[in-house]
Amino acid sequence: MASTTPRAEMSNPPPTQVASSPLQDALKGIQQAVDNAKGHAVFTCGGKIKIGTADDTLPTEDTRPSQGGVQGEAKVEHPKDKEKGNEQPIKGKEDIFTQEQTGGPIVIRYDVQDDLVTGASRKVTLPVENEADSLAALIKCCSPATFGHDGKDVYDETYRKAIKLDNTEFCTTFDPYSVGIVRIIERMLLPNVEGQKAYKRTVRAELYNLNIYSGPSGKFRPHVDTPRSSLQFGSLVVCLPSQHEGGSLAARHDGKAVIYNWWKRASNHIQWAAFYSDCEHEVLEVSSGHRITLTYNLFVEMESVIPKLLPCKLPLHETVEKLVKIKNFMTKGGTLGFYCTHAYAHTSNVPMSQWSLKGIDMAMFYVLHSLDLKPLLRPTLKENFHFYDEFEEDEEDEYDEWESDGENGEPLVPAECRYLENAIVGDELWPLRVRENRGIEGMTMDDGRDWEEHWGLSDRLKVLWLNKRPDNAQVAYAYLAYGNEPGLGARYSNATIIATVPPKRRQDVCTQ
Ligand SMILES: O=C(O)CCC(=O)C(=O)O
Ligand SMILES: [Fe+2]
Repeated sequence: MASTTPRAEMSNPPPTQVASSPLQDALKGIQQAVDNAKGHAVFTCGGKIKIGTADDTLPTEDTRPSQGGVQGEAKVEHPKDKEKGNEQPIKGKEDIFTQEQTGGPIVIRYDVQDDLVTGASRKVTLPVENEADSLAALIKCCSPATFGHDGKDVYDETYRKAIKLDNTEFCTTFDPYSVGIVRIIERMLLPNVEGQKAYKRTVRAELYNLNIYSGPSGKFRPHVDTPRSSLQFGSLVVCLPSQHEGGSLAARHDGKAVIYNWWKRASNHIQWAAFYSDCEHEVLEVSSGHRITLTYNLFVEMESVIPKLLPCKLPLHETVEKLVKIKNFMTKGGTLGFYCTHAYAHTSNVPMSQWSLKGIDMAMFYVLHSLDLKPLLRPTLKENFHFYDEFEEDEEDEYDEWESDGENGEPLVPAECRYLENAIVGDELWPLRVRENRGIEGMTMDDGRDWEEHWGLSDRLKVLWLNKRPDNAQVAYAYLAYGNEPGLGARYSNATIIATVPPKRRQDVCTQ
């Protein structure tokens, strides 16, 4: 007779009821998190730079820069597509970075091999004007591209069909640093960690080769690059502007692939991709044209982090704060001015920026900023003539307080203060202005309003200058002047920092 014994049931509990230990749970959680993270992990990033003027690439719906978005020409392939032998990439999710900007043509100078004269070089500018001639000459100077196999350099066209120049045989005006590529790689592939105080990881890109994959049948089958040192973490491939078809670059990692279809924009774009060293990659067959790439080895470097400058800790901060905190100082508000002590090309076509300020000028800018006095960079004309008497008479009252409201009745700003002026401060930084028919030599200011209009000035300011005008003014306004003889007249301006003291005094808070 069959009987069931509760004891027997107890000795064989169903597997689902096995109690897992906290250690096992924790490890399982970690494994799950790693698996999830893999799905999102970035292993490659890329971008493109249009050859042309900035106006050519005003942002449009499809060309705006985006972080973490796949934009058309680079697509993510999912593992199942590869398993099915389906090489057609499908539009995937956000794991690459695209960059959109403009740049000029690229010049390459290379050694001429078959010349009797040693040291001769030729140059080619990409995109090429006359493809047949200029590329033929370059191609003639390249040698077959080998690859490393079993510790040897081998040439095998079934595996790699390309020609190349070593980095000792050419130089180029293309610089991955100045166009921001290295910075993007740093952020995408070597991000720094919050709390990493003393050092940060930076990227060094070392030019390796110039490669030409030509149609038909130029290719490089799947391979992994050989790291040149333990600090190499990846490779950068830059596709120079040259018309071709096919030759997509596929970068693969952990069952995922990103395909860069550069040929679509090859005629007028520089396009690039970077990937980690352990990523398998492949150049698919080029069907026509010449696919010209520069390859770079990417190394990690540790850079010591220099502590940030704190404006409120600068001795200058204390002195300026002391001024603005004086009782009755500019209670109705006012303007402070500082003449930049270094020379700047502040009247050139490219406006100077606060980021280019040097030494004490930079310190003063940030001290004024930290005191919430809204510093701005402005040109201030150097006065040749005493022209503002009328102005002073009219508006003197407004400034009485500066001169008479000090402690114990003595002037707050002493009468002998030489730096109080009716300053001709430009509304913004602008390039040198030239006027063709201008007034009488020696009398340029009597109809001052007129030329002020031409220089672009809207108003004169009562400025309390914090320092003396240095001798570093630059030509700001040029005009034909008529005196005894016609001549060229010029007015000079200084780069100045103009700050606004608000009407009500505020708590001087140091926020840093
Ligand atoms: O030119 C390319 O797109 C890649 C070349 C490459 O993989 C290499 O030179 O190792
Ligand atoms: Fe490679």
